[in-house]
Amino acid sequence: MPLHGDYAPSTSKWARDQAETYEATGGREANSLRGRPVIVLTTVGAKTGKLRKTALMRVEHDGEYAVVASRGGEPEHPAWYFNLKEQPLVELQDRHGKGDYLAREVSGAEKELWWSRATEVWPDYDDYQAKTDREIPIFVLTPV
Ligand SMILES: C[C@H](OP(=O)(O)OC[C@@H](O)[C@@H](O)[C@@H](O)Cn1c2nc(=O)[nH]c(=O)c-2cc2ccc(O)cc21)C(=O)N[C@@H](CCC(=O)N[C@@H](CCC(=O)O)C(=O)O)C(=O)O
Repeated sequence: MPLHGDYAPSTSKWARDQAETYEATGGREANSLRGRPVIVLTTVGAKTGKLRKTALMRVEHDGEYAVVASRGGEPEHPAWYFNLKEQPLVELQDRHGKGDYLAREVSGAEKELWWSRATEVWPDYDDYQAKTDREIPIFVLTPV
């Protein structure tokens, strides 16, 4: 069931432009970063209730996706992390496909497995984690 609410653009122009172009072109444009695939995640704002659209690296395995709340290794979680904690029902667009998913934060061996999948797509995640004391969270998204 699609999410309802008014869209509120990200305050990051880079990410806003990528997410909006991706969605507007059905994933034909703005679908990669340095040649690696990108998805667009739609979450419900934990404070505003607005729909937030966030470009993230595409980490997929057997129909499930992982999203990595790295924010480049900044000390604070990205805002979308708090959105997922508040409302785990999300929409994910992968190229022209869009679906509803339930997000859950993973830990332990399951997190290690998905971390290895994520760093295969985007090795920089290891650099981000090395740069901060914050443990970078991973959510696994399962189709609903
Ligand atoms: C810039 C900021 O966005 P953010 O949610 O903190 O996310 C920061 C980044 O993660 C985000 O810009 C990502 O798109 C950056 N990014 C990646 N970021 C990642 O963390 N991981 C990735 O794998 C990743 C890949 C990626 C690929 C392409 C690209 O263009 C960007 C990529 C933002 O938009 N802030 C808003 C608030 C957004 C929000 O969701 N607010 C909530 C409240 C949230 C709360 O409770 O604090 C609400 O509306 O209620 C604002 O300042 O008004």
